[in-house]
Amino acid sequence: MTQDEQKRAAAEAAIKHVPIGCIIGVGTGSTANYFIDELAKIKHKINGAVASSDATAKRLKSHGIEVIDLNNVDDLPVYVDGADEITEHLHMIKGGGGALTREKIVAAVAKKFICITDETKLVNILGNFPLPIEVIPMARSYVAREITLLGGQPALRQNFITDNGNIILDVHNLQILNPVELETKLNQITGIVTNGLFARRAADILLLGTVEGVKTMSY
Ligand SMILES: O=C(CO)[C@H](O)[C@H](O)COP(=O)(O)O
Repeated sequence: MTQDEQKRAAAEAAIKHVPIGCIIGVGTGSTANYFIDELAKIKHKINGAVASSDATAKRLKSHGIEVIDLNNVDDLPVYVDGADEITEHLHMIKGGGGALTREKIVAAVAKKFICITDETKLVNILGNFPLPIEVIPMARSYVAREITLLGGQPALRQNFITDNGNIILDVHNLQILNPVELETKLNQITGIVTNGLFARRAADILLLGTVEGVKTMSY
């Protein structure tokens, strides 16, 4: 299977994890878009979706799926989303599409995070993919200096403003041996809104599209 076929297969496999009658959390990116396309086929069996970005909300609406405000939801059984990198411990780097803040919020609320990816995203150590960090614009230079002290090389994502009106620094040259520790350190830096390490709240299940088919991993 091609990378795209692997993404689609993983998205199709995720449908089995959607409880009947639930409100479902939906991520952002090309793999999440395949999931939305599959979700549309069973939209009569769900009671709407919480979107992790404006782009996802638009795609859900285009399929006639009701988009629900997270503030009106006190039970979110499942969140389905992709990743830029994921390890066997289901720790992730996310934010390649710039939606990391709302993704992390919806993931925090959801009881179960189901990650859907192709096999190129499975890595031994996180960090080959530059770590996205959402930053309040006035804090850009200060945060960049602090990240440099941690050994990273931050680069401003050009011509990109998040749904929340902030900027993104993509941090290169990090070898992330302890994702939970680094995520906690980054959370302490004033001016950082969200970092793209999803380790304190990792995925619960990985549906991995591979050339042999979809593998299910949990940790
Ligand atoms: O975190 C994300 C967006 O902020 C995406 O889930 C991540 O970038 C993976 O995207 P794709 O499914 O297109 O590979």
